[in-house]
Amino acid sequence: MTAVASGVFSKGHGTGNDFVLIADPDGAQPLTAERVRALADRRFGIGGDGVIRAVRAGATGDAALDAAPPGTWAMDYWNADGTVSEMCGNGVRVFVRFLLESQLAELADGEGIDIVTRAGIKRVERRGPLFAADLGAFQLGGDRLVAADGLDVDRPGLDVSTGNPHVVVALASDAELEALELHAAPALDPAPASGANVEFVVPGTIADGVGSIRMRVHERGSGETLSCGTGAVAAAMATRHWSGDAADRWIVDVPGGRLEVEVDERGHAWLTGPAELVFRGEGLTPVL
Ligand SMILES: N[C@@H](CCC[C@H](N)C(=O)O)C(=O)O
Repeated sequence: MTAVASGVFSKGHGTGNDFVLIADPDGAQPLTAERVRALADRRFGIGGDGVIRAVRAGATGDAALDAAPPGTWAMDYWNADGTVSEMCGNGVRVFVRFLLESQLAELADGEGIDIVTRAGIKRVERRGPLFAADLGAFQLGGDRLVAADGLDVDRPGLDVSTGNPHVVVALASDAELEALELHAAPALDPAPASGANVEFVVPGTIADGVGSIRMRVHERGSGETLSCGTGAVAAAMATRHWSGDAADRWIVDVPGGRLEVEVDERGHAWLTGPAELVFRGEGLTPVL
């Protein structure tokens, strides 16, 4: 290392889906793929499934984010491999917690804030210790075949868009879910042009209008993660579809904890869950 630059960052997670967060209100520190990979590296960097920059719309350098009303906070989300994504459901809750703890925004219990993402503006509300994000309308698509290590035969997967692309595969049992090896990305046939996040789901029970599922996920650009918020919505909405729309509220258990998905009267999917900041630090290497 030559010149030592310093920069502050926070580390946070939502049900174990972890992120490096950087405040850059005026857009003075744009992210690059190389910088993101260095920050997200779990051995040579801070480590995370993704890197998130908090920047004001108008200063982001990204037309999709700068289209929001000036002053709106923009979530500039990058996967650990240095690719950008349209949206991150766990990330947007952690992002709001980060704004609050950094005194960049204020939110009383029950109040909400609009955050611009590459998938449009998302409303995030503070609900006691949890945060709820309106991820908007979701779209169910067609089928494609999914092959993964640990699966005996290829399975059909359903395309679901929650702003970013997902393919959801139903499994028969917890044993099948546990037997999966998700070190390598599942193979999709046909392969989607921009890749996809792949969720494997075991449907549970439906009682009193509430359904439950268990899920594991392989995220585009990050590998297997302990949770994926948009993936939880995709998995819940695929299972809801398979059940004949039997429930509008879904409990989603992921390896990193529990999320809740609810469809409102407008057909918007709300994602509710924790958003934790675990430390704040000062970087001593040029990447920060
Ligand atoms: N973990 C996120 C999704 C992050 C982006 C995803 N890997 C993609 O490329 O679309 C979530 O909580 O939604």
